[in-house]
Amino acid sequence: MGGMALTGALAAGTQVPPGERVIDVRDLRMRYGTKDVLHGVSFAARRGEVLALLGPNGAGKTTTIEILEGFRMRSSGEVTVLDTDPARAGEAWRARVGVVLQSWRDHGKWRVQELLDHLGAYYRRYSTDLKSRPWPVGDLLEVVGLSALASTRIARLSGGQRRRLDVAIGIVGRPDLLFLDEPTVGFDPEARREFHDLVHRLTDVDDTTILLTTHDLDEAEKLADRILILNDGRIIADGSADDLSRQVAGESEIRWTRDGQRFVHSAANPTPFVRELLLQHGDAVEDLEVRRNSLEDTYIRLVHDSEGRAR
Ligand SMILES: Nc1ncnc2c1ncn2[C@@H]1O[C@H](COP(=O)(O)OP(=O)(O)OP(=O)(O)O)[C@@H](O)[C@H]1O
Repeated sequence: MGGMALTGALAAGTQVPPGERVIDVRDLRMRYGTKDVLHGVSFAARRGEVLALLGPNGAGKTTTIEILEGFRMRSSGEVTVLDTDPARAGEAWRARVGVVLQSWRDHGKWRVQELLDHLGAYYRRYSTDLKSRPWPVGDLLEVVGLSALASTRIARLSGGQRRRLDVAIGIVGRPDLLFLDEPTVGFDPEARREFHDLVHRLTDVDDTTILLTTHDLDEAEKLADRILILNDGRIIADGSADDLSRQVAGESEIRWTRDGQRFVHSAANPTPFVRELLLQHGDAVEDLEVRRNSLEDTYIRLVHDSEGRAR
């Protein structure tokens, strides 16, 4: 491993100065019965940052998020979210934290705008001079792309439309921190792109800090300022997609065609290879493509390497 590996409590959130930490997790441990599922997780997030938490099934992502949301008691470790321990936080804290839960199926008879008006009213008392709460429902519908469905009954929404409503419910109180657990599952490509735009708008306009989990690495790469990879209850990588890609000794893939034939070659440093290729074959080289490690390649390598070390 190179010097980039930031694992364990020593490197906890080294990039984020203490005063700016919206999330600060140190040596978090969780045990269910006799089974340890988090083995000393440490990380931090700063205001306005989008963090993607990645990891294989069962890695401990949902457990981590539920602890940060205050829905689950940890076994040990220090957790501070918006300057408060979520295990002891009250209503005022909760009003500043947005959670996108999976579909509000129990409210099928409600109309979209009606439900948002109803839920939004709760947040009014938590308005501050800097932030009026809730979001005006008209603006909110606009932002999540549900304006045309404002008076539709929830039971009539498609799967993707419901997910957008879930997101609207999660942000109606204009949270300072938003948790998104696999937010775009079931979205069509257009809805997904609109959702990505929405996330960017939230961080631009409201400086909202966002922690999301996803299995969609393309989504993580598009949205996240920083990526955390959790494997078997441990953080095995923490950095931007570029940082992570540099962390694995990557090979680039060079593809081209010549005389109608496809060629593929891997090289750690593609420049001399491509220079030589063009010197030899000149204009006969067509459709030349050089592809660096994708986040998916990097992710698979990092998870695989960490499992190799654990064994
Ligand atoms: N209430 C519980 N009681 C006992 N074990 C649990 C409980 N909840 C989760 N686990 C176990 O803890 C481990 C981590 O689960 P968790 O749901 O946090 O993983 P995850 O990374 O969110 O997975 P996925 O990607 O599949 O959603 C798993 O081995 C799971 O079986």
